[in-house]
Amino acid sequence: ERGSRTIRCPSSYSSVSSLVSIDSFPSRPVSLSMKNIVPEEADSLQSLEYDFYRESCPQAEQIIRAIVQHHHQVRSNVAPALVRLAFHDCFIEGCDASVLLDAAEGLDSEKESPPNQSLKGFDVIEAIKSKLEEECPEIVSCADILVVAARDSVVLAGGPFYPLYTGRRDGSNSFSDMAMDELPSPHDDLSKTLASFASRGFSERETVSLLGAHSIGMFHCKFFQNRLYNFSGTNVPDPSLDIGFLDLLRSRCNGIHASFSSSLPYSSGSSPAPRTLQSRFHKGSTTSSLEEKGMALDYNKPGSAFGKFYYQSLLEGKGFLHADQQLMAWEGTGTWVKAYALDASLFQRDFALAMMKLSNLQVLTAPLGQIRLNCSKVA
Ligand code: HEM
Ligand SMILES: [Ca+2]
Repeated sequence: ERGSRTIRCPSSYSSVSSLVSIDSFPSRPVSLSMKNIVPEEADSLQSLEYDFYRESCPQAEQIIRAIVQHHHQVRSNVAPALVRLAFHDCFIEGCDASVLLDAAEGLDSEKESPPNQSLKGFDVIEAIKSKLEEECPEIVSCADILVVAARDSVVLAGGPFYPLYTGRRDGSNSFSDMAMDELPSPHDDLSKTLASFASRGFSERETVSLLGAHSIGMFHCKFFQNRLYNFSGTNVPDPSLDIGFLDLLRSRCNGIHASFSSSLPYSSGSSPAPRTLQSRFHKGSTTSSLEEKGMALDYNKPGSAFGKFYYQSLLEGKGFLHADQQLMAWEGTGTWVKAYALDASLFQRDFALAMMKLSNLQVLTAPLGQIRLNCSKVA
């Protein structure tokens, strides 16, 4: 019965290419976590389902959407924050809400790992969770909240709607070292980025489309500062940077025109990286003022479809991160950049499918996992 249905986006969504056929659903979550599972348990594992909470908490997805919408109206940076949060969760040991846990005895928090220190949006997830606990106690997982909130955020940012299975359960661990080692670095070359995504089952095409998420949000100077003057010890800027764009980034990041600083009306819940933790993630100089500075992305400019301007900018050498601009370094990925720059609906469709796949990575389903009462603490 799954094959023929088409999921229409809720009427409040206005995205143009907002139809994704349910034919596109993988028949099962892409890679169910089989860690530490004996074969009998594997047989009894439940699958994710479409509208998993239809009886236990039918209003769950509406509540998530309403709270995301509310926060988005107050602070437009909520949508990018939630999309990035879900990516950082799903990439490390799957979509199990591991990224949301606070440090506790015997538990090193992923939040404190350098690549995660600029994550935001935790407060929005907690607000959703506490409302859901009022409405249907101990039913809806933080892992589901995270991917659904990210999906709704994509729509609010002008991206495509995509249907999601639910029924994920929360993990009871957080993987700080793994987050440090395995989250892609903004300084990585293309081969490294592709290998990192390929190890989670993503093709080159899917990887190029997922990076289209960088159409929205805020990038701090510290993540691209090393491209501006002395790239990889060469004493010259990153040669792949457009010269005018280089000037802009330099003036924004070092000049006296600091009006762009990231004084966002946001509580990030995390402090800047201690210098001792500078790593492959934080290259170059990171004075405290530089920690603060950054550029809000305006790739999503009015009149330009979600994603299109990001890819057009890469064609012009105007990617913020080395990892972004590297998509142009190889013919294979460059071909997809060109295709998405020309055809916004092709991108939106590919992005929707890749986000569905990302949201299904290594999920925990009953009888594994738990439902937390508070997303930052193990139940
Ligand atoms: C090679 C892969 C990737 C790298 C190296 C990377 C790195 C980064 C970095 C360094 C930032 C800036 C954070 C800051 O300044 O605070 C950022 C922002 C962001 N990333 Fe990625 N990212 C990658 C892939 C992705 C993917 C696959 C997604 C989602 C599907 C994503 C979504 C976002 C979003 C939405 C933002 C803006 C966040 C905000 O404004 O709060 N990124 N990314
Ligand atoms: Ca995780």
